[in-house]
This record gives sequence, C-alpha cells and structure tokens, in this order.
Amino acid sequence: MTTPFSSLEDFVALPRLSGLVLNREGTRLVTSVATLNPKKTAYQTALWEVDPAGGQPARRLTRSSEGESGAAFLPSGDLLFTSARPDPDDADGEKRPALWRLPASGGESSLLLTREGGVGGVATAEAADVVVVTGTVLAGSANEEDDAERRKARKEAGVAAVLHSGYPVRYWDADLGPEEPRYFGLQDLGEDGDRSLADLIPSARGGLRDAHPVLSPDGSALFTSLTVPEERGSERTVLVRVDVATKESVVLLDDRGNDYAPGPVSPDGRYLAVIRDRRTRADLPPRTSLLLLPLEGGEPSELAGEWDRWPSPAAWLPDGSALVVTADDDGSAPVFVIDVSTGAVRRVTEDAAAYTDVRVSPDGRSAYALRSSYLFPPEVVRIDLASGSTERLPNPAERPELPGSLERVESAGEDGQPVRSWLVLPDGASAGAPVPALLWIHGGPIGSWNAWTWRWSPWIMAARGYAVLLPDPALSTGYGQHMVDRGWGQWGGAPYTDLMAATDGLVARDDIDGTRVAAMGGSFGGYMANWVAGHTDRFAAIVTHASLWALDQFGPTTDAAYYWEREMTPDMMSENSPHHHVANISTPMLVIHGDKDYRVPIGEGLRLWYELLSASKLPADDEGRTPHRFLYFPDENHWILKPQHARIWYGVVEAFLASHVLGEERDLPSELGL
Ligand SMILES: CC(=O)N[C@@H](C)C(=O)N[C@@H](C)C(=O)N[C@@H](C)C(=O)O
Repeated sequence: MTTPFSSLEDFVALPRLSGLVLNREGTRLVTSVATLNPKKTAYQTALWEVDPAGGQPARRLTRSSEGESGAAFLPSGDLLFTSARPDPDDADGEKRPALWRLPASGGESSLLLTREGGVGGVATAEAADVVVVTGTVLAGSANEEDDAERRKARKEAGVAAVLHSGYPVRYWDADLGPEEPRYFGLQDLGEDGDRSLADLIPSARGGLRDAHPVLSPDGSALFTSLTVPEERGSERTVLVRVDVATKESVVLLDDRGNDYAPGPVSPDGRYLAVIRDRRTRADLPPRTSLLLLPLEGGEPSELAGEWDRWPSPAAWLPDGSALVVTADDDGSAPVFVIDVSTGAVRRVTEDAAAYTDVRVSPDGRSAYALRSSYLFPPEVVRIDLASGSTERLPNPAERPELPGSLERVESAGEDGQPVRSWLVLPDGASAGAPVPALLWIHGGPIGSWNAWTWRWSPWIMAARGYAVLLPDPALSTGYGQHMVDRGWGQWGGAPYTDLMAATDGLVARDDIDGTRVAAMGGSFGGYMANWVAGHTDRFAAIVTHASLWALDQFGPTTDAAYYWEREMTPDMMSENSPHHHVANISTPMLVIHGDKDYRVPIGEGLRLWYELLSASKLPADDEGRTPHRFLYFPDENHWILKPQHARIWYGVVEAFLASHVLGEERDLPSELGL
C-alpha cells in the first residue's frame, strides 16, 4: 500500500482545501486549494471550480505564483478574489494584495482595485452589486492619498516603531499598529468606474481586528462586530450596523456581560442571526448562544436556548423558515437545521464528520459544504437537506490512503462522566502484536478533536507504528455545558483526571503496549503536557509545544491578558501552574516553541527549558548533557507554518519518541546541521 503519511515530503505536499462559495443560481462552487511552491518552502493557493451537480471534474480557475484567495461571487456570476499577482499595467510596481475580477463569461481576470494598504478580504451582497473590501490604513491617515504618503515616508525612513496608548499591542503573530483594519465600500464596479473608496467605519480604531463584514441581501446594510476598549486593559465586542450608502452606524447590541458577532441576514432582510458569547468570570464559564435580532426594531430572542450545544449559524433556508447551523457534537460537527418559529432542532448529517462553509442552494433542497474527519481532509460535498444523505462531489484532490484505522472509544472520568476519544490504530495492531501509543491533548482548551488537522496528523505517527489517542476531556465542546463547567478554572483538576482515565482505558487494551506510551500537546495541550509531567511518571516521554508553563507570567504577557484574567483568580493560577511542580519531573521532555508566538509568548518556552535543566529530576549534568531537548523556531509563531519546518517538527518528534518510547535511535533531519 502507498500512503503519503510514510514520507514527510509526500505529506506536506498533499493539497489542502479551504473556503467554499456558491453563485446566486447555485450552479458554480469555488474553493481554494493550497499546494507547495516549486521550492517547497511555502504554500500557494489557487481557486478551483467544483460542479454542484457532480457531473464534471473539478477545474483550476486561477494560476499565479502569488496565489489567489478570498473568492466571492457578484450577482452577475463574476468572481472576485484577492491576489498579489503583478498588475499587467504596472509590471515594476510593488506586489501587494489587490482585488481582481474573473468574468462569468470566461476570459482573463482583470484588476479591479489596488491600494497602498492592500486588500485583505472581500464581501459581496447576494442580490446587489455592492462590494465591501477589508484593508488597513495608518492610524493618522486622512484619506487614501495621505495613507500612501505616510506609508512611503515610514518605509523610506526604515521606521518600524509603534507608539501605543491602548491594549492589546500584539495579536497571535501580528504586531498591531499603526495600521488599523477598515471596511471600504466600493462604489462603482463598471469597466471604467470610479474606484473611490468609502471608509465605512472611520472611527473603528483597532476594533475590526477580528471581525468579518456581513452584508444584507440587498447590500444596503453591513453588520459587524466591533471591539471596543474598556478600563484596565479590557475590551468587549459589540454588534454594529452600518448604512452602506450614508455610512451612518448604529450599535445594535452592547452590554458588559456578552460579546456579539453577526451571523447571516434572513432572505427578507428582517432578521439577523447573532452569536452571543457570555463573558466569563472565575465562577462563570463560557456559554455560546444563538439570537435572532429583528432589524425593524424589538428585542433579540434566543433561538433553541434549550439545546445543550453551541451553534454556529451558517445560512438561512431561502424561505426564511429555518437557520442552517453547525455545532460540535460528540467528536464531530454535523449540520443541523433550526426552525425559527419553534426553535426545534433537527440533525441533518449523520456521519461522524465536521462541516464548515455551509452554502444553501437557491431551491433550499441542498447544501454544499467542506467536510472533514480524522479519516479524510476537507472535501466538497453536497448534502440533501431533507434526508441528510451526502455525496462527495468530484474534488480537486483525492482522499489520501491511510495507514491504519479509526475507532471511537470511551472511559469514565472520576465523577463518572463519559470521556470520549478517537483512537487511531496503525495497520497490524493486534493482541498478538501490541503497539506503542501516544496520548495527544488538544488546545483551546475550549475545543474538540473533531476535524482533520494538518498541524498534528495522527496518521504520520500511525505510519511509524504508533496508536494515537485523541481524547476530549473536561472543557471540550460537543458534550454539553456541564462538560465545560466541570473543568472551568481548574485545569489541573477534571481535565487532567479525564485524560488519565482515557489513558487507563488505552493501556488496558490488548492491542496497545502499555509500557511504551508518551504524551504530547500543543498550546493549552502543551500546558496540560507540562502538568502531566509534574504529576505522573507513567509516560516514557513528553512533547510540549507552544506551552503555558508559569501562569502568573503567561497571564500578563500573552496578547489577550484580560481573557485569561477572567478565568482564574491569582490563587487559582498559582494552584494550576505547572512550574510549581518542576522538581517532580522525571520524564524526558521535548520542548518546542516559535519565537513569533504572541499567544503563548516565547518566555514560557525559555523558562520551561531553563527550569527543566536546572530544577527537574533530570537536570543537565556537569558536562551539560540532558535527555530533554528544545526545538526552537526563530521565525515561526503559535503554529509551524512553513512546510520545511513542519517536516523538521515531525522528524524531531519522531526521533525523540523513538529514542525514549521504542529505545531506538533515529537520524535527525540533516537540515538541523547537527
Ligand atoms: C483568547 C485566547 O487565548 N483564546 C484561546 C482559544 C487560545 O488562544 N488558547 C491557546 C492557548 C490555545 O490553546 N490555542 C489552541 C487553539 C491551539 O491549538 O493553538
């Protein structure tokens, strides 16, 4: 059997689909496909068309070394997208993301809009030629010309400094300021049209950093979340409507107990679906709910409030009778339909898969979506909304061959709570040939192992003979509010004991060799790997990626300090901080961290490394030797994004595990230069 998971080169070269848009008539689907560039040092994306009827093979629509993304259809069927490909009329110009149009009638793409601050994304109205693009401006700019001049002056002077008066100053891997994101209404799309841009929320400051514009079907109104500062470095997210013609903006929902974000507008323009996220406190866990906001006036009402899941609204049925949503549910994320008059919830898709980017056909009978699971990466499917049956459409890529099988397993937590996991088993695992195993701990911690991920592929390890357990412990989504509540603010409690219960179930299996088991986790999963290291010696090795180590230090230095301050009091942080238990650590640890990680800053990795060498039970000896290792990426962030670095990541992890779990030595990737 040939599986791409045996070779890291083949694995990083697998095509990766993301995003899906449907034209107004429901006759064209477009998705984005990322593939390796010729040097194999970056991914480049191209747009592909998929036939909704399933009759035609997928075909590539765009081709440039700079790639294309952000596809959006105009009502005419023309396709808009963003790309930093060269402007044919300005071959020497600087490459920056611009807005392009591919005509429905065929032919070449043409450049629609270029601006000094680039074009980040595009939103179109369903039934009107209204386009809103996102892009940045320098905070002090008066207009586009002024912005261009200020950028030029800053660049020519070689100045990167930013003067802040507010919070935050960084976000994930981006330094914030003096650029601020804005929404621009594009006035005239005709061939020779005036491309003047209307800054729709000029007072937004940094508040659109994490926002997406949603347009009403007739294009008259734009809805967005807007993050507004609060006292003491905190912030909240309010819901805003902007009149696209007059630029008049109105705050629709704003209170200190919740954050709000817009979902889709009903086909008749009368209701807005709204996502409400409860603001947390140390004694109040998160809760996500769905609201219907009447746009002609009146109070919002909660939809399906009795349903013990956290819905994410995707689309309305064309007759406005129901909302199509997805929600995490027992290790998957199916499609559901919620009747808006009764709140009744009906599960549509029955398979154990995760659905995203759901688009509904104009007749309301079908939906199209990206679907993935641990058995296959994202692929385009058609869903029959009445029966729930799904059909995989002819896709830009085939499913990769897997080197093993997948099972759903369950253990009981200390309080009797079922703890559910996916278990990846390598080919050949049996009672007669038990295999070594890995416990993988997910991040968040509010999340679930329920969809394919390119970052942590269990099949890479299965191809090397390991079973991989993917448990959803306390704080995971898809198991009801109680599952979140029982872990809130006490990470070293139920989340840890649930993971140990799942591990007990794993090692009790006769196809698993319980003497050869390691634990691994990233981000919050790395926090937990560190906690595991200080509380048990049952694992042969531990891999901790982008991990939280000293919570008193992490809290104020992460990019969103207020978020963490709302979960734990200083006493709770101290009680749950792994660094207090360094003296108990007797397991070899592989620490991995990227220097540009602003979510879990590098200080966590540096301090963990030093304290492992100086204070664990396996300190560096008098010649500096230690079983611990530190894999440091100076130019990566919270994730390892460059394909060559992903290969190194898997290669070093594999060698470390082979040494400590299997007792075998492996060559390290030669590019490490060791
Ligand atoms: C504001 C905030 O911190 N949100 C959390 C979702 C978060 O970023 N948590 C990280 C520590 C984390 O665990 N991230 C996960 C999603 C990951 O796998 O990287």
